[in-house]
Amino acid sequence: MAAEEDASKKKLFAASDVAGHSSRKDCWVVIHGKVYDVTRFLEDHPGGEDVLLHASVSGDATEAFEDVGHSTSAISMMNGYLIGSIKDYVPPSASKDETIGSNDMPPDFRRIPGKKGPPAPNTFLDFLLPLFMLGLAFAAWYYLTFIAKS
Ligand code: HEM
Repeated sequence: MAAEEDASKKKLFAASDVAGHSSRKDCWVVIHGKVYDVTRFLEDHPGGEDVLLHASVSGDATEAFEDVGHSTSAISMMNGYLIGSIKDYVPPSASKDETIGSNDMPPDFRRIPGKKGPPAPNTFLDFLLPLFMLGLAFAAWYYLTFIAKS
C-alpha cells in the first residue's frame, strides 16, 4: 500500500524525541505508533487546538484519538501530517494488565479507563422493560377490543 510505503520511508523516533514538541508553535502527536506534526493543523482541527496540545503532552494520543471515533475522512487526512514512527512502539493497551482487547479491536470493545472489565449489560432496561410495555399495550388492546365492548 502506498501509504504504508511512505510511512516506512519517514523517520524513526524514540519516545523522548517526541516529548519536546508540545507547544502551539511545534506540536507532534503519536497515534498508533506513528508521529504526526500537527502544528499547521492546530487552528483547523474541528475538535479544537487544545485537545491536540493536550494529547501531545500526554505522550501517546492513541486512546484519546480512538475515543473520539474519528471519521474515515479524518483518518485519511492524517497521512498529510505524518513525519515518522516510534521505534519499538508498545501500544498503550499492551502496557496495562487488565486489558480485554488489543488495539486492532474497535474502540467500543476496549476497556473503558477507570472501569473494570466491559460494562455489564443492563438486562432489565434494555430487554425486559420494552417487553413489559409491549405486554401492557397488548393487554389494553385486548381489553378494549373484546372485553369492554361486550
Ligand atoms: C492528525 C491527527 C488528527 C486529525 C487529522 C484529526 C481530524 C479531525 C477531524 C476531521 C474532525 C471532524 C470530525 C471527523 O471527521 O471525525 C475531528 C474532530 C475531533 N477531534 Fe480530531 N484529529 C486528529 C487528532 C485528534 C486527537 C489526538 C484528538 C485528541 C483528543 C482529537 C480530538 C477530536 C475531537 C474532540 C473532535 C470533535 C468531535 C466532535 O465534535 O464530535 N483529534 N478531528
